[in-house]
Amino acid sequence: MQDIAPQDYRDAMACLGAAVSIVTTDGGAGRAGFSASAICSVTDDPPTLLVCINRASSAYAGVTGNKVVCVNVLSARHEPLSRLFGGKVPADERFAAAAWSTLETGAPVLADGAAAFDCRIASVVNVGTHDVLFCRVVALQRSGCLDNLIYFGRAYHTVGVTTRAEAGSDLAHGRS
Ligand SMILES: NC(=O)c1ccc[n+]([C@@H]2O[C@H](COP(=O)([O-])OP(=O)(O)OC[C@H]3O[C@@H](n4cnc5c(N)ncnc54)[C@H](O)[C@@H]3O)[C@@H](O)[C@H]2O)c1
Ligand SMILES: Cc1cc2c(cc1C)N(C[C@H](O)[C@H](O)[C@H](O)COP(=O)(O)O)c1[nH]c(=O)[nH]c(=O)c1N2
Repeated sequence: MQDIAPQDYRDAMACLGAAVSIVTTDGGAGRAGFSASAICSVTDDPPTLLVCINRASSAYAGVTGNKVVCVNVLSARHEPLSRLFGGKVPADERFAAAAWSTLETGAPVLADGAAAFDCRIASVVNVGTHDVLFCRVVALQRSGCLDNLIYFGRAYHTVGVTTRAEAGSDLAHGRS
Protein backbone atom coordinates (compact mmCIF):
# COMPACT_ATOMS: atom_id res chain seq x y z
CA MET A 1 0.00 0.00 0.00
CA GLN A 2 1.32 3.50 -0.87
CA ASP A 3 2.20 5.78 2.04
CA ILE A 4 0.02 8.71 0.92
CA ALA A 5 0.81 12.12 2.41
CA PRO A 6 -2.31 14.18 3.26
CA GLN A 7 -1.20 16.94 0.87
CA ASP A 8 -0.84 14.42 -1.97
CA TYR A 9 -4.35 13.16 -1.20
CA ARG A 10 -5.71 16.69 -1.20
CA ASP A 11 -3.93 17.53 -4.45
CA ALA A 12 -5.53 14.49 -6.08
CA MET A 13 -8.93 15.16 -4.48
CA ALA A 14 -8.82 18.70 -5.87
CA CYS A 15 -9.25 17.00 -9.28
CA LEU A 16 -12.68 15.65 -8.27
CA GLY A 17 -15.24 18.31 -9.12
CA ALA A 18 -18.23 18.50 -6.81
CA ALA A 19 -21.41 20.51 -6.41
CA VAL A 20 -21.31 22.98 -3.50
CA SER A 21 -24.09 23.20 -0.91
CA ILE A 22 -24.65 25.05 2.34
CA VAL A 23 -25.57 22.65 5.11
CA THR A 24 -27.60 24.32 7.85
CA THR A 25 -29.12 23.35 11.17
CA ASP A 26 -31.22 24.97 13.91
CA GLY A 27 -32.83 23.93 17.17
CA GLY A 28 -31.95 23.62 20.84
CA ALA A 29 -28.25 23.29 19.95
CA GLY A 30 -28.33 26.57 18.01
CA ARG A 31 -28.26 27.75 14.40
CA ALA A 32 -25.18 26.94 12.30
CA GLY A 33 -24.12 26.34 8.73
CA PHE A 34 -21.12 25.49 6.59
CA SER A 35 -20.20 25.11 2.92
CA ALA A 36 -19.95 21.47 1.92
CA SER A 37 -19.03 19.45 -1.17
CA ALA A 38 -18.69 15.98 0.42
CA ILE A 39 -22.38 15.23 -0.16
CA CYS A 40 -24.06 12.56 -2.24
CA SER A 41 -27.28 10.65 -2.70
CA VAL A 42 -27.36 7.22 -0.99
CA THR A 43 -30.78 5.82 -1.99
CA ASP A 44 -34.17 7.03 -3.21
CA ASP A 45 -36.08 4.42 -1.16
CA PRO A 46 -36.23 5.74 1.47
CA PRO A 47 -34.83 9.10 0.20
CA THR A 48 -31.44 9.34 1.91
CA LEU A 49 -28.27 11.37 1.36
CA LEU A 50 -24.95 11.58 3.15
CA VAL A 51 -22.96 14.56 4.38
CA CYS A 52 -19.36 14.39 5.62
CA ILE A 53 -18.66 16.94 8.38
CA ASN A 54 -15.31 17.71 9.98
CA ARG A 55 -15.65 17.39 13.76
CA ALA A 56 -13.52 20.56 14.04
CA SER A 57 -16.16 22.55 12.15
CA SER A 58 -17.92 25.34 14.05
CA ALA A 59 -21.19 23.78 12.85
CA TYR A 60 -20.47 20.34 14.33
CA ALA A 61 -22.03 20.91 17.78
CA GLY A 62 -25.22 22.36 16.28
CA VAL A 63 -25.59 19.63 13.67
CA THR A 64 -25.04 16.75 16.09
CA GLY A 65 -27.11 18.38 18.85
CA ASN A 66 -30.13 19.24 16.67
CA LYS A 67 -29.93 16.01 14.62
CA VAL A 68 -31.44 17.87 11.66
CA VAL A 69 -29.83 19.49 8.61
CA CYS A 70 -30.95 21.15 5.42
CA VAL A 71 -28.72 20.66 2.37
CA ASN A 72 -29.10 23.82 0.25
CA VAL A 73 -27.69 23.20 -3.24
CA LEU A 74 -26.05 26.39 -4.59
CA SER A 75 -26.32 28.11 -7.97
CA ALA A 76 -23.60 30.25 -9.56
CA ARG A 77 -24.88 33.46 -7.92
CA HIS A 78 -24.24 31.96 -4.47
CA GLU A 79 -20.42 31.90 -4.77
CA PRO A 80 -20.03 34.83 -2.30
CA LEU A 81 -22.36 33.02 0.12
CA SER A 82 -20.28 29.84 -0.15
CA ARG A 83 -17.16 31.83 0.69
CA LEU A 84 -18.92 33.27 3.78
CA PHE A 85 -20.05 29.83 4.97
CA GLY A 86 -16.59 28.42 4.11
CA GLY A 87 -15.25 29.35 7.53
CA LYS A 88 -13.84 31.97 9.94
CA VAL A 89 -17.01 34.13 9.82
CA PRO A 90 -19.51 34.34 12.73
CA ALA A 91 -22.72 32.39 12.09
CA ASP A 92 -24.98 35.46 12.35
CA GLU A 93 -22.92 37.21 9.65
CA ARG A 94 -23.21 34.14 7.39
CA PHE A 95 -27.02 33.96 7.68
CA ALA A 96 -27.50 37.75 7.39
CA ALA A 97 -26.23 37.57 3.80
CA ALA A 98 -29.28 35.69 2.40
CA ALA A 99 -33.01 35.07 2.86
CA TRP A 100 -34.06 31.84 4.62
CA SER A 101 -37.27 29.96 5.39
CA THR A 102 -38.02 26.55 6.91
CA LEU A 103 -39.77 23.38 5.73
CA GLU A 104 -40.25 20.50 8.18
CA THR A 105 -37.29 20.29 10.61
CA GLY A 106 -36.65 23.99 11.28
CA ALA A 107 -33.23 23.91 9.60
CA PRO A 108 -32.73 27.10 7.52
CA VAL A 109 -33.77 26.72 3.85
CA LEU A 110 -32.10 29.07 1.36
CA ALA A 111 -34.95 30.96 -0.33
CA ASP A 112 -33.40 30.89 -3.81
CA GLY A 113 -31.26 27.76 -3.78
CA ALA A 114 -31.23 25.33 -6.72
CA ALA A 115 -32.74 22.69 -4.43
CA ALA A 116 -33.13 22.05 -0.70
CA PHE A 117 -33.18 18.68 1.10
CA ASP A 118 -34.63 19.01 4.63
CA CYS A 119 -33.38 16.03 6.65
CA ARG A 120 -33.34 14.18 9.93
CA ILE A 121 -30.00 12.48 10.72
CA ALA A 122 -30.71 8.74 10.76
CA SER A 123 -27.22 7.38 11.52
CA VAL A 124 -23.63 8.51 11.92
CA VAL A 125 -20.30 6.81 11.12
CA ASN A 126 -17.08 8.25 12.55
CA VAL A 127 -14.18 8.09 10.06
CA GLY A 128 -10.89 9.79 10.98
CA THR A 129 -11.48 13.54 11.37
CA HIS A 130 -15.02 13.43 9.99
CA ASP A 131 -18.49 12.11 10.77
CA VAL A 132 -20.47 10.68 7.87
CA LEU A 133 -24.10 11.65 8.44
CA PHE A 134 -26.75 9.47 6.80
CA CYS A 135 -29.72 11.81 6.46
CA ARG A 136 -33.36 10.84 5.79
CA VAL A 137 -34.95 13.48 3.54
CA VAL A 138 -38.32 14.58 5.00
CA ALA A 139 -39.09 17.63 2.82
CA LEU A 140 -37.94 19.11 -0.50
CA GLN A 141 -37.85 22.48 -2.26
CA ARG A 142 -36.68 23.04 -5.84
CA SER A 143 -36.24 26.12 -8.00
CA GLY A 144 -35.75 26.24 -11.77
CA CYS A 145 -32.50 24.31 -11.25
CA LEU A 146 -30.75 25.86 -14.24
CA ASP A 147 -27.18 25.81 -12.92
CA ASN A 148 -24.96 24.57 -10.11
CA LEU A 149 -21.96 26.01 -8.34
CA ILE A 150 -19.09 23.55 -8.76
CA TYR A 151 -15.80 23.36 -6.82
CA PHE A 152 -12.89 22.00 -8.85
CA GLY A 153 -9.15 22.63 -8.83
CA ARG A 154 -9.48 24.73 -5.65
CA ALA A 155 -11.74 27.21 -7.48
CA TYR A 156 -15.43 27.82 -8.12
CA HIS A 157 -16.98 27.09 -11.50
CA THR A 158 -20.50 26.91 -12.92
CA VAL A 159 -22.27 24.14 -14.81
CA GLY A 160 -25.76 24.46 -16.21
CA VAL A 161 -28.05 25.67 -18.92
CA THR A 162 -28.82 29.26 -19.77
CA THR A 163 -32.55 28.98 -20.52
CA ARG A 164 -35.46 26.90 -19.30
CA ALA A 165 -36.04 25.83 -22.94
CA GLU A 166 -32.44 24.57 -23.05
CA ALA A 167 -33.16 22.71 -19.80
CA GLY A 168 -35.90 20.87 -21.64
CA SER A 169 -38.99 19.24 -20.20
CA ASP A 170 -36.95 16.33 -18.77
CA LEU A 171 -35.33 18.59 -16.17
CA ALA A 172 -38.65 20.27 -15.45
CA HIS A 173 -40.24 16.86 -14.75
CA GLY A 174 -37.16 15.39 -13.05
CA ARG A 175 -36.66 12.75 -15.77
CA SER A 176 -32.99 11.89 -16.43
N1 LIG B 1 -14.63 17.25 2.87
C1 LIG B 1 -14.10 18.33 3.47
O1 LIG B 1 -13.95 18.42 4.68
C2 LIG B 1 -13.66 19.48 2.61
C3 LIG B 1 -13.99 19.51 1.23
C4 LIG B 1 -13.58 20.62 0.49
C5 LIG B 1 -12.87 21.65 1.08
N2 LIG B 1 -12.60 21.56 2.41
C6 LIG B 1 -11.88 22.64 3.08
O2 LIG B 1 -12.03 23.84 2.37
C7 LIG B 1 -10.80 24.57 2.38
C8 LIG B 1 -10.37 24.88 0.96
O3 LIG B 1 -10.09 23.59 0.33
P1 LIG B 1 -9.36 23.59 -1.11
O4 LIG B 1 -10.07 22.63 -2.00
O5 LIG B 1 -9.25 24.99 -1.57
O6 LIG B 1 -7.86 23.09 -0.85
P2 LIG B 1 -7.31 21.86 -0.05
O7 LIG B 1 -5.97 21.55 -0.62
O8 LIG B 1 -7.42 22.10 1.42
O9 LIG B 1 -8.32 20.64 -0.41
C9 LIG B 1 -8.27 20.02 -1.70
C10 LIG B 1 -9.37 18.97 -1.71
O10 LIG B 1 -9.05 17.95 -0.75
C11 LIG B 1 -10.23 17.57 -0.04
N3 LIG B 1 -10.06 17.92 1.36
C12 LIG B 1 -9.36 18.96 1.85
N4 LIG B 1 -9.35 18.95 3.19
C13 LIG B 1 -10.09 17.86 3.56
C14 LIG B 1 -10.44 17.29 4.81
N5 LIG B 1 -10.04 17.86 5.96
N6 LIG B 1 -11.20 16.18 4.81
C15 LIG B 1 -11.59 15.61 3.65
N7 LIG B 1 -11.29 16.08 2.43
C16 LIG B 1 -10.53 17.19 2.39
C17 LIG B 1 -11.38 18.31 -0.67
O11 LIG B 1 -11.99 17.53 -1.67
C18 LIG B 1 -10.71 19.54 -1.24
O12 LIG B 1 -11.42 20.08 -2.35
C19 LIG B 1 -9.78 23.75 3.12
O13 LIG B 1 -9.73 24.20 4.46
C20 LIG B 1 -10.38 22.35 3.09
O14 LIG B 1 -10.02 21.64 4.26
C21 LIG B 1 -12.98 20.52 3.19
C1 LIG C 1 -16.02 24.61 -1.44
C2 LIG C 1 -15.89 24.10 -0.01
C3 LIG C 1 -16.31 22.80 0.27
C4 LIG C 1 -16.22 22.32 1.59
C5 LIG C 1 -15.69 23.14 2.60
C6 LIG C 1 -15.25 24.44 2.30
C7 LIG C 1 -15.36 24.91 1.00
C8 LIG C 1 -14.92 26.32 0.69
N1 LIG C 1 -15.61 22.63 3.90
C9 LIG C 1 -15.04 23.42 5.02
C10 LIG C 1 -16.14 24.18 5.81
O1 LIG C 1 -17.01 24.89 4.99
C11 LIG C 1 -15.50 25.20 6.78
O2 LIG C 1 -14.36 25.72 6.21
C12 LIG C 1 -15.21 24.49 8.08
O3 LIG C 1 -16.43 24.28 8.69
C13 LIG C 1 -14.29 25.32 8.98
O4 LIG C 1 -14.79 26.59 9.13
P1 LIG C 1 -15.62 27.03 10.48
O5 LIG C 1 -15.23 26.08 11.57
O6 LIG C 1 -17.07 26.93 10.13
O7 LIG C 1 -15.21 28.47 10.73
C14 LIG C 1 -16.14 21.42 4.22
N2 LIG C 1 -16.16 20.99 5.52
C15 LIG C 1 -16.73 19.78 5.84
O8 LIG C 1 -16.76 19.40 7.01
N3 LIG C 1 -17.29 19.00 4.85
C16 LIG C 1 -17.28 19.38 3.55
O9 LIG C 1 -17.80 18.67 2.68
C17 LIG C 1 -16.68 20.62 3.21
N4 LIG C 1 -16.65 21.04 1.90
